[in-house]
Parts: sequence; C-alpha cells; structure tokens
Amino acid sequence: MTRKIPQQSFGSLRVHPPPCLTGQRIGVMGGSFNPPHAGHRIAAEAAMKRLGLDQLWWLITPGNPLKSRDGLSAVNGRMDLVRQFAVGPKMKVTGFERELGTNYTAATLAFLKHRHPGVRFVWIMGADNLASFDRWQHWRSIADIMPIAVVDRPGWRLRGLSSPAALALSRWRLPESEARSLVDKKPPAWTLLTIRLSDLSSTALRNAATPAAAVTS
Ligand SMILES: Nc1ncnc2c1ncn2[C@@H]1O[C@H](COP(=O)(O)OP(=O)(O)OP(=O)(O)O)[C@@H](O)[C@H]1O
Ligand SMILES: O=C(O)c1ccc[n+]([C@@H]2O[C@H](COP(=O)([O-])O)[C@@H](O)[C@H]2O)c1
Repeated sequence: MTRKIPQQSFGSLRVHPPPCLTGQRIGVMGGSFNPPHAGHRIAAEAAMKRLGLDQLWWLITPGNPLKSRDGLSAVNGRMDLVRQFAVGPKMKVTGFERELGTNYTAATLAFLKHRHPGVRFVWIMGADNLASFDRWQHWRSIADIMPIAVVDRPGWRLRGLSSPAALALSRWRLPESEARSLVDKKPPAWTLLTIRLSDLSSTALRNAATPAAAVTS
C-alpha cells in the first residue's frame, strides 16, 4: 500500500538529522511550534517515558502544509524557542526538513528510514492531528513507514479516534498498556497515549500576544 515518495534528496550530505545509533528508540515529534508551550513539553516527556525512548527529536517544520504561513516565524527562531522546552540530554531540536527541502511528513519519514534503517523510529503527534490525518499527503504510507504514537489532547480524543484515518487503521491499533513495545512493531502500528491534559495551544498564545486593535485594524 506504500505510495511512491520522491527520493531525490535521500543521499544528500547536506541533510543533518541529530546523531543516532543503530538500535536506538527515537521519537520524532514534528511541529510548527509557533510558539512552543508547556503542552508540547508534557507530550514529549510522556512519550519519552511511556515509549521507552532513547531520544526524542523536536522537528521544527518549515510550514505545516495544511496551515497558513501567515505569521509563521523562521525555523531558526522557532528552534531557539523550542530549546527552552526541550530539556535534558535525550531531547534534540532539529530543523532538517528545511535542508531536505520538504514539509511533507511522508518524505521526511521515508528519508529517515532510508538514512538510518537500523534505528527504531516512532512518529509522535497530537490527537488533533489524528483527526485530520487522512488529509495529509500519502498518509497511508506514513503509517506504513513507522509506528505512530498519538498523544491525547483536550477535546480531540474522540474526534481523533472516530476520524477516517483512525477507522481505516483501527486493526493496527495497539492497546495503550503495550505502548512500550510500539517501536518494535512492524508498521502499521499505533497507539493513543493518555497523558496529563494541557489545554495550551500556540494559537491561544499568539492571540494573547496580539493586541485586539492590531487584529481588527
Ligand atoms: N496541549 C497539547 N497537548 C497535546 N499535544 C499537543 C498540544 N499542543 C500541541 N500538541 C501536539 O504537538 C505537536 C505540535 O503542535 P503545534 O506546534 O501545532 O502546536 P499547537 O498548539 O497545536 O499550534 P496551533 O494552535 O498553532 O495549531 C502536534 O502534533 C500537536 O498535535
Ligand atoms: O505531510 C503532510 O501532509 C502534513 C500535514 C499536516 C501536518 N504535517 C506535519 O505534522 C506535524 C505537526 O504539525 P503542527 O502544525 O500540528 O504542529 C508537523 O511536522 C507538520 O509538518 C504534515
């Protein structure tokens, strides 16, 4: 079921994901992080613990393909802000999609598996993204490339679990009690992690930082 994904940049020496070792368990949490907030850190820490990860990469996107880029600050600036939340030696902040020349997750994950075939990667996203996953480019291929951990988010659990993608992938859903074995599963494989809920969002933070007069004028 894997769709064809462009591989022209796969050998590029200009693309530098964080260093990693064969056999390591690495979570990749892609995001706009415009700006990052404590909800992201709660999700990252919970995923690291529950999935038994050796590393967790905060992957700063050049721009979510489904979101407007209006008001999106540069990758470097967002990386600097994310470093304040990505605490501890196991968390890495990277913007390698920019060098790869893509903002499509299917291409990014195919690149990672090609570059590091012996690393056990897992894609991490919030339940809001599960709800819209069927609109992502090559979403079925993404599920074929690596396991997926979905982290709970207020108001999104049921919408995520009843979404077209969740229903299509339902037979490959792992009970949450088996989350630690997720990275060892042959994809498709996914689970939903119940985590400490945070209703923080970047949209709310951006709105709070923008005076009403500036929005309406
Ligand atoms: N409060 C939260 N709880 C759980 N997961 C979250 C939370 N906020 C964001 N995420 C997840 O973290 C990843 C990065 O999120 P993102 O940078 O888009 O933040 P956001 O708050 O959703 O932004 P925006 O409001 O601009 O859409 C996404 O997979 C998203 O689902
Ligand atoms: O590949 C896609 O079509 C696609 C569509 C929507 C979102 N994504 C990715 O999902 C990640 C989370 O995005 P966001 O904006 O919710 O933080 C980020 O890495 C995006 O590039 C990817």
